[in-house]
Amino acid sequence: MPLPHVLLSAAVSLDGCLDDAGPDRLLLSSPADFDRVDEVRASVDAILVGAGTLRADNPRLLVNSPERRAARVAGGRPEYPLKVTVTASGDLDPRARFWHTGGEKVVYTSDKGARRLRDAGVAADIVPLGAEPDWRLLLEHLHDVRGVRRLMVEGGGTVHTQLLQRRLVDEIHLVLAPLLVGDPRAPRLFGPGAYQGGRLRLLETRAVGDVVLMRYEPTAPGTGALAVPADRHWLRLACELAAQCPPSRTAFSVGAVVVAADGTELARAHSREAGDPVVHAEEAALAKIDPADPRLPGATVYSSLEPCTRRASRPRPCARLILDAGVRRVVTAWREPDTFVRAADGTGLLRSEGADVVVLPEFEPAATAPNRHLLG
Ligand SMILES: NC(=O)C1=CN([C@@H]2O[C@H](COP(=O)(O)OP(=O)(O)OC[C@H]3O[C@@H](n4cnc5c(N)ncnc54)[C@H](OP(=O)(O)O)[C@@H]3O)[C@@H](O)[C@H]2O)C=CC1
Ligand SMILES: Nc1c(N[C@@H]2O[C@H](COP(=O)(O)O)[C@@H](O)[C@H]2O)[nH]c(=O)[nH]c1=O
Repeated sequence: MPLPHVLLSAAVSLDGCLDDAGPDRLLLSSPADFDRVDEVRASVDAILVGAGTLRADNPRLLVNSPERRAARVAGGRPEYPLKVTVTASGDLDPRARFWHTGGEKVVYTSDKGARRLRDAGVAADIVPLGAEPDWRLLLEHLHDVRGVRRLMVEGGGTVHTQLLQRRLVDEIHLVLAPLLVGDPRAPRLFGPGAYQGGRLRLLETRAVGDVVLMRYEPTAPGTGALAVPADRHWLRLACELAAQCPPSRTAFSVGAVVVAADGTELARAHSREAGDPVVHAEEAALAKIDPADPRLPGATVYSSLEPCTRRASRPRPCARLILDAGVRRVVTAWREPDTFVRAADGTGLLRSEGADVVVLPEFEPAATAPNRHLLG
């Protein structure tokens, strides 16, 4: 199920606080950074905040620049992004500025919360999602029903923590502000719980006035049959590697990456690399890893083409090499066509021996591009 691109945006103090414990909202961003936030808001389809932020800050969540609003309209988009909030309790003030400024609003809630919001006369599309709203369902609804492709999440800490722990985040925009709060009651950005194990990927650092913007993306593969944003990053890389293969009229160009459960890249390779005219991408990548590496059973293999099941040039096909290496998760873009082998079914073989195979067809164009001359 496709989900929107989820961008978490937050500003924190040097001691990691989102706010102080006082009644007024703490301004952590510099004026230049608030303008940068406005630019990001103007670029998205929807902005989401949790009910805690609505109660604490009474925000408007507008695109403030008239030029940016005009550019949205000129581009055929609504003047303002859709405003989204989430509440289990339904305990939201119908007079809050959120409901009475900007464009359309939607509130995701529980069945009980929906009754309460309707009784209060809240001016928004009220969408009940069962007893305890589930984030994946909510994102699917935004994508499928509201057409949201890019979602900016502007807090607070509870919402940011849940989305990151559930592996639903594509990108984090974190601003570090040069001030210290020092109050143990002040809210923190990320709470305790289970996050991905390893390091996130740093995409950018930028000084904006006196604050520093850091952009990160998660790196850890998903588990089982569900794809997470990091899976798409690694499969995109496998497709880029496929484009680096020496051309051939008798074999596919394929790229592969092996990634540990904590997001550490273990190996990458492409077909026919290092002067071997027949080596396959998955085979070459696995050959770079110590077979006793304890990270292999938890690893994911990303391959632009599904792993092969029959080979003339080697005793073991790639699907078998993957299973023998102990890997139990494969993400691929493209099922093997009948070009060289009829009814190859690497996915079937892998699944029959207990591996999860995730096919992400949105990457098929990138995976097939270096092979177009073979496809007739
Ligand atoms: N510096 C910054 O960049 C930012 C700072 N902030 C600060 O953060 C603080 C607010 O953070 P916080 O209190 O954590 O609040 P949040 O904005 O994260 O909202 C939490 C609330 O959202 C609702 N909610 C969360 N998850 C779900 C779910 N799965 N299903 C249904 N409802 C859900 C619940 O509402 P309910 O209780 O109604 O059921 C919950 O209490 C404020 O002090 C604010 O100023 C906020 C944004 C940005
Ligand atoms: N304090 C703080 C942020 N707070 C966020 O901005 C929201 C209010 O926006 P507005 O309605 O436009 O005033 C607020 O509810 C919260 O989501 N954001 C930041 O980038 N930097 C900051 O320092």
